Amino acid sequence: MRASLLQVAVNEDESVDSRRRRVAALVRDQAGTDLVVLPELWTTGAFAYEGFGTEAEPLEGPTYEAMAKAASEAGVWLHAGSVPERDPDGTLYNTSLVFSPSGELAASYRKIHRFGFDKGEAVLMGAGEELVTVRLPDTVVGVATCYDLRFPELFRGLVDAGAETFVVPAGWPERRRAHWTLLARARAVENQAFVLACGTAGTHAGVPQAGHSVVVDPWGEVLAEAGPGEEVLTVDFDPATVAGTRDRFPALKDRVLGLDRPRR
Ligand SMILES: NC(=O)CCC(=O)C(=O)O
Repeated sequence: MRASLLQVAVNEDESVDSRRRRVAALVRDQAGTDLVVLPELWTTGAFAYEGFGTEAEPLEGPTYEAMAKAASEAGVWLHAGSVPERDPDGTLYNTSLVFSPSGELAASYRKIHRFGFDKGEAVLMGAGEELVTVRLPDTVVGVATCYDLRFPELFRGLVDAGAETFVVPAGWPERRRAHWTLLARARAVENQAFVLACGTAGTHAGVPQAGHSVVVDPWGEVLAEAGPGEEVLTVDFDPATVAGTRDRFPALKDRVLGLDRPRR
């Protein structure tokens, strides 16, 4: 299976419309790839909080339209990263969109763990409540977004739902880059799954982005890693490795369930 992670540069000197057109063209260029992945909130920037409200879209808004078309023109599965979604009730969500090669929406995922503690996304957006997996022809994808990477129980939930490959769009800052790579490898090793983690490049809202998108195999080995700038990171991987690893080293079978809750 071939995946291409589009590590888009999100800078303020480019308008959202122009970036959307540029990214659609980049997606179209990936014809022949099985799965294309975009980062978190690449229209606005994950730290450009003012843009969340001004650029928020209904689910089937301009980014949805452009990405559905690009997926079908390229004939690829497309995890289109996330957009600031405005629900009809007015609540904003950080929502990921996954399209099939015919441009149909295969899944959407509202980010569960919002980043910012007492500001930013954590106060401006609502929290998703549902785990989401998507069945591709060769693997079952579990979706998570950026800060979710710090919460292993979410990934265990995705494994229980059948996930073999995690796709994690992000807008991770350079100042915590060491955590990004470490957490991507940890989620791969502990769940014996592939991790495709796609971040942004550039600087927005004064926050330099880490780049360094990474693909990790179920043994924790880094198969490919991007540099700091805009880049298309293409990797070939064999999803059957997941079953092989889980059979040969069956640590997941030794789980003791319920330890995440106090026992009496
Ligand atoms: N957009 C995010 O979720 C940022 C997460 C982050 O910076 C971190 O976990 O560190």
